[in-house]
Amino acid sequence: MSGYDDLTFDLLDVHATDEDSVARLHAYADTWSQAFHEGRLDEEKNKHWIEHSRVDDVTLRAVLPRRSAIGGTPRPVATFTSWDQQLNVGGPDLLPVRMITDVTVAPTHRRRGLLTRLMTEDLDEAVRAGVPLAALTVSEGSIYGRYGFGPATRYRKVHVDVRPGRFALHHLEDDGTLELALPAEAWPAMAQVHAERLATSRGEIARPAFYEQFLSGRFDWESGGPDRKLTVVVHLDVTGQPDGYVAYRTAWKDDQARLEVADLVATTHTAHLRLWRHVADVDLVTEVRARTAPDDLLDLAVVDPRGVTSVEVRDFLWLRILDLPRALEARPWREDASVVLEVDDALGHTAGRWRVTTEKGTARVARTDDEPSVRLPADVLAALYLGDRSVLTAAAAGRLHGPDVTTLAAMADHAGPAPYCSTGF
Ligand SMILES: CC(=O)SCCNC(=O)CCNC(=O)[C@H](O)C(C)(C)COP(=O)(O)OP(=O)(O)OC[C@H]1O[C@@H](n2cnc3c(N)ncnc32)[C@H](O)[C@@H]1OP(=O)(O)O
Repeated sequence: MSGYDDLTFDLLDVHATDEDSVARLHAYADTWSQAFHEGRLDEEKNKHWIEHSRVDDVTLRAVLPRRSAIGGTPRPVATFTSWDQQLNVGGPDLLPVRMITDVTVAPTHRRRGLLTRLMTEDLDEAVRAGVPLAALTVSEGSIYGRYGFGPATRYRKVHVDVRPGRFALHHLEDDGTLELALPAEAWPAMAQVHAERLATSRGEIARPAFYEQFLSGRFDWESGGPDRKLTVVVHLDVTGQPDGYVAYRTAWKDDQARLEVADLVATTHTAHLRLWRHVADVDLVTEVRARTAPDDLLDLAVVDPRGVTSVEVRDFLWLRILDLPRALEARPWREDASVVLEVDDALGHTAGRWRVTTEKGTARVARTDDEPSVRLPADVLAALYLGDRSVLTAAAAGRLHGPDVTTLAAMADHAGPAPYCSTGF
């Protein structure tokens, strides 16, 4: 057998409601869920997966065997889900981004190039649709660099000691108030706060529809039913407008109550710290666990920095640049200068030479035949894009070369706030 004669490459219609199509959607979901070692989905999970996938209007790329000796509903041997959303790249305008998830190939069909084919097709389609960036989060760090993706934001996991007398902030003056609310009733306020944060914070990405299911407490993927443990506290500014919230769960562990932050989003520093103080003050809780930005202001706000233990720092949002001029012109820049980048891009989208000229914080980018002054691969370009990593560090690591490395660093490094993405998908 050669090539893919035994397979068909299909697009499933997520909006189809006839019995046969819904059975195919269930089989698709089973394939990715089993690949992530979570078994087949039950009715409730299937229902909620289809519901949020329809809201996002996802594209479902399925690879199916042409023949089956066993019969029944055709079961995909590979899945690849994508849809388009918006990303804050640090400039005044959000950019469209192709979101990619549930990338799986069955163990019976691995290493035959199915991932490469599905990725190539989807990114080509994103380019045709005028989408300048693609994003994903990874199960393994070794898979996506070859397709031009680089880790562009990181998160940190912290364990915070909040035993009596252990947690204190240096300074917090707040005229706002906190309101405890039912998750379902707080959901509109949470969505509003996140939308404001998306508009102002580099690295934030618009939220997929499943966030409504999860933050409203309507459906908890872990327990497979309504979430009765989720607590939501909204911070209101002096005018009564929501400007932050925290969603959390508490549980007993070895005779001590632990609080796990599911989501903490704020649009002001005051709201951010007030919400932190709230979770630290919850009675009987001795430890708070949360994901934060690597440089969360909490570190400098607490009286005892050793009370905040970082237990993990990890890559989070991986990006891939598809339209280089549009992407680079949308991000902030620091010093005025000009360089010629030569990008090595196996998929071709950003390959070649580009003159990048910066002036007063913005860039003009055009193709050129001039000699390159900085050479770099597409995955490094993506890793540098939001400013999480510096040009000089990439050069020191041997990932970028050329006589104008220092000039590019002066143009690109520290050109905006550190990026952070609070949204998983
Ligand atoms: C965005 C997300 O959804 S992240 C989740 C990714 N999915 C998973 O982790 C689920 C379990 N794994 C799988 O389903 C599959 O192994 C996949 C999707 C990772 C790979 O699918 P395959 O069809 O086997 O990949 P494909 O044959 O196209 O391989 C392409 C290249 O990637 C390499 N590759 C594939 N998987 C891996 C891996 N896990 N680690 C390192 N390299 C890998 C292959 O060796 C090949 O390299 P080459 O081009 O140098 O020859």
